[in-house]
Amino acid sequence: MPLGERSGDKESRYCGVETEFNDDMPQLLSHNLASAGFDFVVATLMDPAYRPSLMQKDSGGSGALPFAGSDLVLSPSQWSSHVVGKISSWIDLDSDDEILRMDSETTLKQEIAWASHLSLQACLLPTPKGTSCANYARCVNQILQGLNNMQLWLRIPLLKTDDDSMDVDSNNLVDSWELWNSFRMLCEHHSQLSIALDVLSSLPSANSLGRWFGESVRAAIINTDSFLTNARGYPCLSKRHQKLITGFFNHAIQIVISGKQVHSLPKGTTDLASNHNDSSSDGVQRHPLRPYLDYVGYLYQRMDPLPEQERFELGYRDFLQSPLQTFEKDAVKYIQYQRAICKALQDRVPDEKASMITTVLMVVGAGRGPLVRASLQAAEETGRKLKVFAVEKNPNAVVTLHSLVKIEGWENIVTIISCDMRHWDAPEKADILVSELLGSFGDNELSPEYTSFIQPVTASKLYNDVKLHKDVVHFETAYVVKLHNVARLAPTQPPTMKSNQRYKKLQFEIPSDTGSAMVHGFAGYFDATLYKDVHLGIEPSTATPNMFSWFAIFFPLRTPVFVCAGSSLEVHFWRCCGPTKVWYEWGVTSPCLSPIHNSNGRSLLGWAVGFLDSTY
Ligand SMILES: C[S@@+](CC[C@H](N)C(=O)[O-])C[C@H]1O[C@@H](n2cnc3c(N)ncnc32)[C@H](O)[C@@H]1O
Repeated sequence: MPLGERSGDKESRYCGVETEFNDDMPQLLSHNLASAGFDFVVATLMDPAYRPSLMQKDSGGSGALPFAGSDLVLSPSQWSSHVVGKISSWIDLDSDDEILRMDSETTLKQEIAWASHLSLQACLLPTPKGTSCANYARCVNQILQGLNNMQLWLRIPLLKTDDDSMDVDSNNLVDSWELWNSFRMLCEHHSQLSIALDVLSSLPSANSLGRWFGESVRAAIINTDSFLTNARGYPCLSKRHQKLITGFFNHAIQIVISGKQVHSLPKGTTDLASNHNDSSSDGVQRHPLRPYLDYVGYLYQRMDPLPEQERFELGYRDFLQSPLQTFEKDAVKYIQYQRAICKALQDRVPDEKASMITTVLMVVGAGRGPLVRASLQAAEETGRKLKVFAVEKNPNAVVTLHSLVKIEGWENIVTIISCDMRHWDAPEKADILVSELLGSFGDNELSPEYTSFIQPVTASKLYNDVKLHKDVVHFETAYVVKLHNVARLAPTQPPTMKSNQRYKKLQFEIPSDTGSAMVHGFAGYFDATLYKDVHLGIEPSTATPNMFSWFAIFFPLRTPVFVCAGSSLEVHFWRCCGPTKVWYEWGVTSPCLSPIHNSNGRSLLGWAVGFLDSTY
């Protein structure tokens, strides 16, 4: 039973339970799913006592491996929807003991092959032991090459001590993200290798936790030891843990409860979030972990429903799109324009002369007319007289403009000019110029009034989606993305300059309490001053609320760059111009050198900035 659907949210949340070895799979499922309410079990697939090296000695048996039950005991859909395979936790592929190492490799491969045969959706790989994981990663990487679409969740404790002086060789992990990072780099960022985070009773700093939201975390395992006890004797979590779990829900990360019941609940009382009693009506003993599941369900249910705009944008999250769309339904955008035009009209014409002076206003790039409408509404609101030129180069939009002017009866005020503004010989000068030629990074059409911003991000999903294309062109293309599964690693910085040709070198400091991080690319935003204090923008710290016309832009890196805690990242952005096109080039120069991306605009896929004579 899923924890529940959030109103309007398409994704439902699932909660699993990590179980002990049990060779009666049907009983395991009925105990944990049907009677306790978990959605899936994380179950050991093979008898933990099994060691291949011992088997060979007493061979002569049936040859069948000691798997937990035959594949026939559950239906294929039960296996695939309700069981995550837990790979034997004793395996240690980097042990000095050769027999253990060999046994580990054989067992890992046998268990994964069995899990694939069962069509499981995921297997949980044990945490690498010690600090070296090269042989484990080599073996997993081999497996990944031939895997069906099963995910491998590498179990990583959520651990980062702030004491940098700690001795790394003493087997005390300083930052478990580094362990994950080594493993996934050895496996070449394989998209089927993801993370199951072991949430412990103490949590690292908020900045450091933030990093994980840019990685491919599929599950969070919470041990019952990490729960506190509330005044009524029920399990609950600290405020910081609650916030973290809410963050996991928001990123579709599944929760797994693990461990033993450590809270002895008061007898005869009802549960915190549900009304069932300690034992069900037929006298069957209730599941010892049920109060923990109820608490997680309660955290989920009490989340605020997503705002309407977020719901609308759900389907766009973390999908690479090509730019160029105009959302005429974005009321906020046009309200900002109208406010700016009102202010400009009032500044130009004092109240006492309002009926005598006519202001000439030009909408350059009028599209289907919403800015013409906003201009006329501003004139009405302020009581100013207006003469409007609506300039538009797209002949199809011009047809709409003509109908609009006729329907609205604007013939005496609005003149439609069907041409490219760059070639238009205007009959008079404009007092107010209105344009909306903005893209996510500010300058689809080289509009002058914006500021662009960039910041380095961890974005493993986006990186893997770009990589799928297996070519350089896609790594040298900028994408419009509703960023969600990303970690923003440093505050944004503006690369502003005056001419069409631009160049800026930027230095980003990665805060030391964040820990080291992987940079998969750069998020780009814009902010535009429409008039005086009226602005429009998507830069996260100043973004215009409730505006949905623009998502961020994402500039990928061909090879992700590792940046150490407390060190800096140096990046260069160029906007280059040729006779017929304008494009971006970008490259990292510290802590390592990346190639310069998109040299000569060779990878211009429709836009990046674009062709000077583009029409849409
Ligand atoms: C982002 S759309 C905005 C449309 C409209 N103002 C709105 O808010 O819905 C930009 C418009 O500018 C037009 N445009 C772009 N470059 C132009 C140019 N050089 N001359 C005239 N129109 C241009 C495009 O055809 C498009 O209709």
